[in-house]
Amino acid sequence: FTSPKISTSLKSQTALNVWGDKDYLIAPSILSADFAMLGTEVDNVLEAGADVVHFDVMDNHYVPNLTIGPMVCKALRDHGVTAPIDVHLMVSPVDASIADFIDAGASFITFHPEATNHVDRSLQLIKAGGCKAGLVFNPATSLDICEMVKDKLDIILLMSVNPGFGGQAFIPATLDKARAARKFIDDNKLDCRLEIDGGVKVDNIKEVAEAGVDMMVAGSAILKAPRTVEAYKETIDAMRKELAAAKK
Ligand SMILES: O=C(CO)[C@H](O)[C@H](O)COP(=O)(O)O
Repeated sequence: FTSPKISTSLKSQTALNVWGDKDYLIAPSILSADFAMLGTEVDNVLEAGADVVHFDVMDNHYVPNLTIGPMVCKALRDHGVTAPIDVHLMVSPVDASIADFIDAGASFITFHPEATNHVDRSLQLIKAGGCKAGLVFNPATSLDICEMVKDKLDIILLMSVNPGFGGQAFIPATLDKARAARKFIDDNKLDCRLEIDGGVKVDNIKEVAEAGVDMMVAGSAILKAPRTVEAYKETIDAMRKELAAAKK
């Protein structure tokens, strides 16, 4: 095994200051963007108040869909995007993609533990590149592995749908899993964000927050017609209002 080379050219240049500043981070998934005008879509949703750009990478192997890779991440940086880019790898194997996305300007990189032979090594690669590192858990995947790598976890991402497509219905059992993950993070006093992805909308985001989640991915709920800053802002503001009302 040869460790993938990590370039330092773009290492950790991106703004990570949102990490500890905000109670909740809203991360629109660009899976629901109009890819024919991706730069504008990302500019608009950030102008509308989004904190993080959620970037779904699918390989048509680990998941049954094929999306975007490091060239598109780099293109967003070259376009002028300075917000954190949260790369969710739905690929197998993962290590080569980790190196590519570090070079492409990723800020956070998460992957599925089933998709790599060496979870600890993959987490180390991400952190060595100056990015926040996390594991992603499918609806049927246990959180047990977190105990073994808790010193390297900046993010636990819970899938509240089976990965592969936007626009699916939220799986309610994820709320119990979120409560368990929140307890694990708090009991171990980890500086770790709890992220959720799939089926998050204005009408369920408060319940998700009350289960302990503090980073919300939402694709189809935000990035939809008429695709204007005003429309995106209306949804994000409505989400923030719900979050403000969530009981801690
Ligand atoms: O990772 C994903 C699918 O694998 C997407 O980020 C997720 O499904 C978001 O889309 P939506 O909010 O429309 O459910």
